[in-house]
Amino acid sequence: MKIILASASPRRRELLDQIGVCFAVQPACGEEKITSADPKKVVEELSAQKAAEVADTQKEGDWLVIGADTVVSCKGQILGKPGSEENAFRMLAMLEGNTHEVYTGVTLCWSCAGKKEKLTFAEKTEVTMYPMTETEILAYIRTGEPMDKAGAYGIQGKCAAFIKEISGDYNNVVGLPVARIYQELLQNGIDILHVS
Ligand SMILES: Cc1cn([C@H]2C[C@H](O)[C@@H](COP(=O)(O)OP(=O)(O)OP(=O)(O)O)O2)c(=O)[nH]c1=O
Repeated sequence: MKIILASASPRRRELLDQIGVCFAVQPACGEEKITSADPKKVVEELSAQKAAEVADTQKEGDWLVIGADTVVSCKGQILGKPGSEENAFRMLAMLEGNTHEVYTGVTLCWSCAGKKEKLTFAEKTEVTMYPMTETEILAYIRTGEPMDKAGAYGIQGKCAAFIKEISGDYNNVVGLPVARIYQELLQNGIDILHVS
């Protein structure tokens, strides 16, 4: 079975690599539109769009496409990538000293012996940050780390200095809940660690 990660995210690639999966990368390029106020729904829908776009280009044989999307949810607001340093500041000012949720939606589309299947789910992780001063926020933004990340921070990077507590799957925050993906596929008869 050919496994395809429908993502341009280097973090997602690293995580799938880390657990020993052999896969190809084919990023989806469709526009990401947030159409709901419910973060779980948003990431499920966006992951489904990404996976469907890449699944539609698959031809013969057995294949599995993995699409994912991550957002941060804080005080009723959904935070995606900041898009500007001003927005990054606003996001970090909202997150510092508080607890927020990180949602990653995953859609798995596969074709096995001519039969096509699809599965979508969202994994939630709670993250609590220590308070940050304005100077600390500005210095963190200057590292350039926030710009390509949901909620304007990377738990795996320099922002680790401000992470107080986490409840749930760490890898889910980084962008791909690999354990849940493995378990969900196993339940459907697919072992991505030992595919033939
Ligand atoms: C909260 C958080 C997010 N992120 C990243 C994971 C995702 O790559 C990114 C959220 O953007 P996404 O739109 O989910 O993904 P992407 O555009 O990077 O990649 P693609 O759509 O091609 O799959 O934020 C971190 O790396 N660390 C963190 O702590």
